[in-house]
Amino acid sequence: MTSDLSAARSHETAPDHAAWPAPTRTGAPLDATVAVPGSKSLTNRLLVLAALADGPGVLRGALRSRDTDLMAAALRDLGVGVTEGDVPSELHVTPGPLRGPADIDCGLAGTVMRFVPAVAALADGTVRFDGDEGARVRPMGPVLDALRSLGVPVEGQDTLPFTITGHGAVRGGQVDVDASGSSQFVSGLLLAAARFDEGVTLRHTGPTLPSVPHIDMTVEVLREVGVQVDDSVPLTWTVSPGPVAARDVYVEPDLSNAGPFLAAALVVGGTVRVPGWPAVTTQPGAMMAELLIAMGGTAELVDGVMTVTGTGEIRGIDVDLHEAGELTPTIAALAALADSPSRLRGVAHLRGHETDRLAALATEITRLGGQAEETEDGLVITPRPLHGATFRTYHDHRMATSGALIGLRVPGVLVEDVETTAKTLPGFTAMWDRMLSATGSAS
Ligand SMILES: O=C(O)C1=C[C@@H](OP(=O)(O)O)[C@@H](O)[C@H](O)C1
Ligand SMILES: C=C(OP(=O)(O)O)C(=O)O
Repeated sequence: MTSDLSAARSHETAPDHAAWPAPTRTGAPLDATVAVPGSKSLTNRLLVLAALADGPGVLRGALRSRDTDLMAAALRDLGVGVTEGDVPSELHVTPGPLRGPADIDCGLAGTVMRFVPAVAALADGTVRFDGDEGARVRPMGPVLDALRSLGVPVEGQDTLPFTITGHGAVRGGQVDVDASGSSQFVSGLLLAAARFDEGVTLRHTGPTLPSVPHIDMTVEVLREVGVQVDDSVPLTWTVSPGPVAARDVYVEPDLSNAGPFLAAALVVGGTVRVPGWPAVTTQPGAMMAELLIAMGGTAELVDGVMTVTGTGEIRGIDVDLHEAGELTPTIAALAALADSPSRLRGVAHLRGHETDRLAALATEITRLGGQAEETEDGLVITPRPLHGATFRTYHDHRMATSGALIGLRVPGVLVEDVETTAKTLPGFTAMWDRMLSATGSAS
C-alpha cells in the first residue's frame, strides 16, 4: 500500500456527520422476520449483461441503492435505456449503441469502477471515470493494464480518475491479471468479454485470489445468458465471443446485507428469520449461516426461510474469510462481543475496500474499549468490556452496520454517518428498528 493511500484513508479524521444513537436491546429476545432487498452483486452484474444483450430485458427484485443506481446511471450515460417498471425494484433495460462522450460517476462502488470500464471500451467515444475521494485510492491498475493489453486506449494511472477512448470494438485475446487485490478485476473483464472480437482468456497470476464465489457468480450469470465460459483450467477463464441473450430475471436477496440482522440474534438472543433465501447460490453471504453456527447460534433453512437463533452468548472464532471478505465487518463486531478471542484471516485485500477495513475495525473496536489488532492478513480480536463512544464509519456501509450490531449490547454507541448504509441498503435504520420492535410477524 502506498503512503498516499494511507493518508487518504486516515483513521483519525474527525467525524463530519451527525451520529445515530444505535439502539441497545436488553430484555426480551428477538423474534423478527426481516425481508432484505436484492443482491448488490447480482443486480450490478445483471444490469451489465442486460446492457450488452441482444434485446430488451427486465430485472425483478433488483436492489435500489447508491451502488446500483450509479451502475444504472453509468449504463444510461453510455446509451443504454434503464427505466423503472411498476415498482422501483423492477428495472427495464434496453440496449443501444454504446457511445461516448460520457462521464461516469463510480461513487465508492467497486462494481461500477471495475465492471464498467470493459463496457466503455466497447463504446464509440471518450469515457471519463471518477468517483468519491475514497474511491480514488481503491486499486484499479490490473483492470486498466489488462484493457491496454487487449488493445484499448486508456489514459490514467492505477486509480480513478481515468479515461477510456473506445472505438466501438475491442480485439480481446489472452491476458494475465494479478487479482490478489480484488476478484472484481476478473469479473469486470469477463462480464463484457463475449462482446470482444476474440473473447478473452484471462489467467490470474497473483499469490492469492479473494472472493472466488463472486467469480463463480460471474461465470454463472454469463452462462445463464448463453455465453460460453470455460473455467476448467485452474485460475484461468475463457469467455468465447458470442451474443448475450436478453432475459427477464429475478434477483436473489442480498445475503451479505442479511448478515447483521441474523447476527443480531446472537447478540441479543432470540430468533431472526430472512425469507427468500436461495437453496443454492453463489453469494458468499450464504456462508453467514455456518459462521453463526460456529459462533454459538443455530441456523436452519426451511422452505426458503433462513432462521437463526442465539442465546446472547457468542463464541470466538478462528476463520479464513478470503472467500467472503465482505462478511468480515459483521463477524468482527460479533467477535468483539464474544466470550473468547477470535482470529480473522485471509482478508488482507480488505485494505482496498470502501475504506481500509482492517484499520477501521481495529481502530473503532479499540475506541469502544475493545482489543483488536491488525495482522498481515486480518484481525485478532480479544473481547474486553466495551463502553459507548462515537463509532466512525469512513463512508463504509458495513462499518455502520457493525456499529449498530455492537450497539445492541453496548449502551451509548453513536454510529457516525449511518446514512452511508445507502450504498447497498437504504432505509437500514428503519429496518433495524422494525426488527427490534417485531413480535414474530414480518418486519
Ligand atoms: O464482485 C462483487 O460483486 C464483489 C466482490 C468482492 O470484492 P473483492 O474481491 O474486492 O473483495 C466483494 O467484497 C464485493 O463486496 C462485491
Ligand atoms: C467491498 C464491498 O463493496 P464494493 O462492491 O464497493 O467493492 C462491500 O460491499 O463489502
